[in-house]
Amino acid sequence: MANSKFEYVKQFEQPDQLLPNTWVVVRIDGRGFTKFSTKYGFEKPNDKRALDLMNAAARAVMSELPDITIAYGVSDEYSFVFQKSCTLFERRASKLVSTIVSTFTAYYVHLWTSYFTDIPLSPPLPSFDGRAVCYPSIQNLRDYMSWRQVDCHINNLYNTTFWALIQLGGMDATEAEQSLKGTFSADKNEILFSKFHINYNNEPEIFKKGSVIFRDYELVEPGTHNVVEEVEKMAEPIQQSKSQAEKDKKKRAKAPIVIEHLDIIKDDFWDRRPWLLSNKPGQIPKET
Ligand SMILES: Nc1nc2c(ncn2[C@@H]2O[C@H](COP(=O)(O)OP(=O)(O)OP(=O)(O)O)[C@@H](O)[C@H]2O)c(=O)[nH]1
Ligand SMILES: [Mg+2]
Ligand SMILES: [Mg+2]
Repeated sequence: MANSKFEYVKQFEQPDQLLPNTWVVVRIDGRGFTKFSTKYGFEKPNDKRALDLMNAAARAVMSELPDITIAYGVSDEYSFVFQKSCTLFERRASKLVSTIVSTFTAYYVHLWTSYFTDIPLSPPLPSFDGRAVCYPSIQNLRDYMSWRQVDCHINNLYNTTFWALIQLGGMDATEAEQSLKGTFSADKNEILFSKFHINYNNEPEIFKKGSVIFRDYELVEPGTHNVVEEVEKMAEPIQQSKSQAEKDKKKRAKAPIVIEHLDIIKDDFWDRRPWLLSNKPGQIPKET
């Protein structure tokens, strides 16, 4: 068919392919959730229903996009990690980000009533922004994940102490803020324990560590570097045939998706699940 005279406008489209052979992280974040959480009466500092809903929406995203290897969520944000060899949408940033954002938002709204049974959603409806960043090394990717989990810890310790001072200590927000000014982690732990008999270590893991979602295979004993057969089958060489890629994709799609609240800063989590980072079977990648 002949091109129309309007076809030239396609030339205005900008390429936005992400760097090949890098881990692509798409992070989404709730828009104006300070206001949104007040409107729906989220419990302070953490609302388990809200976190479970975020996790359910993220799990749905992962099951629809088998190229995502792991996701980490805290508060109103979620980071989705695409495997290094991912070629989905030719790695076009706008397609990857918009697909994640819209799929996540659609599920967040769809699943809302399962978690907030007594408060129906009304406009303005929840929305999320998103961005994509490429990380070229395992160290960079792990540092990114660690950054988010450290953020979770710092914010949660602050918020837990802040709200204890208000809810249990009778302070107003200004007084609570004032008494936390210049304090270190140890001071906040001490305030919680001495004033309110709260041992921060006993707070729920989901609040302290956030949530990590991944495809589950058999765990590998730390230090053995002995990857189970299932992992060997799904692990990919850098260059692989299309049919093999399809097979691996199907395998990933079938693997159970689990939600945990684990330490993802230390080596142990990654050492025991080499398939999360490895393209090569039978070895845990180590590089800088
Ligand atoms: N009470 C309560 N609030 C929450 C919870 N999770 C998230 N929030 C709120 O969501 C906010 C998320 O922070 P941000 O993403 O930095 O701020 P935002 O208001 O969403 O603003 P933008 O992201 O810039 O649009 C927190 O500051 C809280 O006010 C929760 O479990 N309980
Ligand atoms: Mg936000
Ligand atoms: Mg946020």
